[in-house]
Amino acid sequence: TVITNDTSALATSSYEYIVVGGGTTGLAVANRLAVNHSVLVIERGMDLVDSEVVNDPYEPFGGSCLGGGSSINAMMGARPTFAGMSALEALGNPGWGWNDFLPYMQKSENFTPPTAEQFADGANYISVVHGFDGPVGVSFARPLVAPALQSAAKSTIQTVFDGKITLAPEMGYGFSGGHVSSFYHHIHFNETLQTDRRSSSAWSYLYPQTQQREGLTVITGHLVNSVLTSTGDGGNITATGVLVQPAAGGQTLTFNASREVVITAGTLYSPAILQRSGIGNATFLQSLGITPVLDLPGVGANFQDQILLTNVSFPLAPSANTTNVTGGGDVLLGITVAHPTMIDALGQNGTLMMDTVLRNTSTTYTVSVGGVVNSESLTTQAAVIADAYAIDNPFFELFFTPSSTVLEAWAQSILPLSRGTIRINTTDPSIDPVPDAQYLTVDADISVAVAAARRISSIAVTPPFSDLITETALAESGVPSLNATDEQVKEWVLSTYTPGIHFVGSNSMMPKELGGVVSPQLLVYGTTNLRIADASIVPMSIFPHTTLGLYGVAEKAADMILQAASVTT
Ligand SMILES: Cc1cc2nc3c(=O)[nH]c(=O)nc-3n(C[C@H](O)[C@H](O)[C@H](O)COP(=O)(O)OP(=O)(O)OC[C@H]3O[C@@H](n4cnc5c(N)ncnc54)[C@H](O)[C@@H]3O)c2cc1C
Repeated sequence: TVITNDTSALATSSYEYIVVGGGTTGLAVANRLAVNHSVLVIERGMDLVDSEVVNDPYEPFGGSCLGGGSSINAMMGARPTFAGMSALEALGNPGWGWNDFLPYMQKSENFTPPTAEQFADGANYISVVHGFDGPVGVSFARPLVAPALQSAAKSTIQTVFDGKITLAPEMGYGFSGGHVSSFYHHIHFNETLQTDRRSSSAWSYLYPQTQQREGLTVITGHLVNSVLTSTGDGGNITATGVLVQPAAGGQTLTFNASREVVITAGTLYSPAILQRSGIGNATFLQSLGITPVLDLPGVGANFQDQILLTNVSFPLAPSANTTNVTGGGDVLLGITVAHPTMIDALGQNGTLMMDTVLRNTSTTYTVSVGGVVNSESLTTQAAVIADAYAIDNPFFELFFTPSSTVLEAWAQSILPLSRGTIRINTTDPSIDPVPDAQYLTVDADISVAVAAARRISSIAVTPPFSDLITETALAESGVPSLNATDEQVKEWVLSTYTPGIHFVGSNSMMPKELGGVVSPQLLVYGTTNLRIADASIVPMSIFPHTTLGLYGVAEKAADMILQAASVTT
């Protein structure tokens, strides 16, 4: 594998495949294609292979580099659920149900079962759903972080949900609503250093000796401006290459692709590249002086993100100040995770209430916000989301993280219905597109957040969790009290929520008439060889945390691309 930011050193400017973006999904796709083909990856960030800050899972890093999100994220390992994948398939994506998708998640994974010590501290797993030969290391923190806190949180969750939530070995086996368990992460234990390391896409699919590919060239520090296309007789568009410029500025270059261009620049940047290439809402493109090549109004629409209720800090009781509770210096986010279902959270009234709220999501919303291309898109998504909740899809997620003086409780929505847009406002590729997620603009999303907030209040006053924090912790945290009205809880939610940073949907895989951008084969509608294989294709937030599911998307994409190649050769 060649990794360079010096384009003058390259032997050729023509490759069979060009992969746009060397992030989480891009490096995985490129690795698989390069086994038998010449592949060029173009990444705007730098190669930070030796950066201790990137590689150390306990150090936050905010830059952009090879590995993309997987090099900077919190490494919380979660998978979609059976119900979530069923919803994805029901939206019009045959071949994307749980049973079809699981083998691709397994292919990417190298799972390390818990050690005897971790097992004794509460870690567990179900062997048959994991992969053990893939490149991405997934494991529990060694030693398990804050076992006393984990145990207290698990017990309290079961009490707070009246025993309806049960202790599960793990969350990654598909039927995951209604359970609490310890969380694993995208980390691996380094025997030489005797410490955990981040399992980024770069450290999984690019750097290791076993993953070297003769056909693979990776250019760093360069931006893809746009995809070059030609129009065939029937009006179909064929991608022929990409227009590139150094991220630091400089001369524009052209690279040619003889087979396919695969876009993996992420939810924020992939729609921007399409828009600069003349693919998107034609009226919008013309307003920026771009000549439309393909009128696809879904590009940059259906953009969504989960919300987090964070900044919930409960001061630690003096008696609880031990590393078993605080995790010492080594704190990974999400050490215990609970996924209540709608029924767990709201009781039998929940079905009726959420069905009514979800299935009656107002069409005026569509018109006023413009996040979806038509009202049918929103109502169809709401219907499959309601069905997913009715099976056992998690309604929200609760997780806990310790520090030396406080315990933090976090809540995250999972399947939001609010939809927004991402659009460029200039043709200059060095200027970021403008994201507008329209957080909490649909009533159903507020109902989920209010239900989650109420459970955080209950947890704070229920032993054994409450024994670990001070008696006044709930009041000090600012979280609404147990007898707060729905309106008061809603006000708190709206004033304290933060983005979940699990952006998806801006080039959704769904039928074109609903605003879809790619087909179930991940081909951009109206093109013969332009695919998208990153988080932007995920039409609903079916991955509670995105990364492990996205590796499945990348593996499945590579498989489909290689199958298409075998037909044409
Ligand atoms: C702070 C943070 C914490 C997170 N925590 C978690 C977590 O704990 N667990 C979890 O599962 N997920 C987490 N996520 C989400 C997860 O990391 C992302 O959803 C995932 O990495 C997205 O993968 P992707 O391949 O779609 O995009 P990315 O990994 O972002 O890859 C896109 C790549 O394309 C490059 N690029 C963009 N534009 C261009 C261009 N024009 N030309 C060339 N290259 C370009 C980017 O630099 C980037 O490297 C977190 C994200 C963040 C930001």
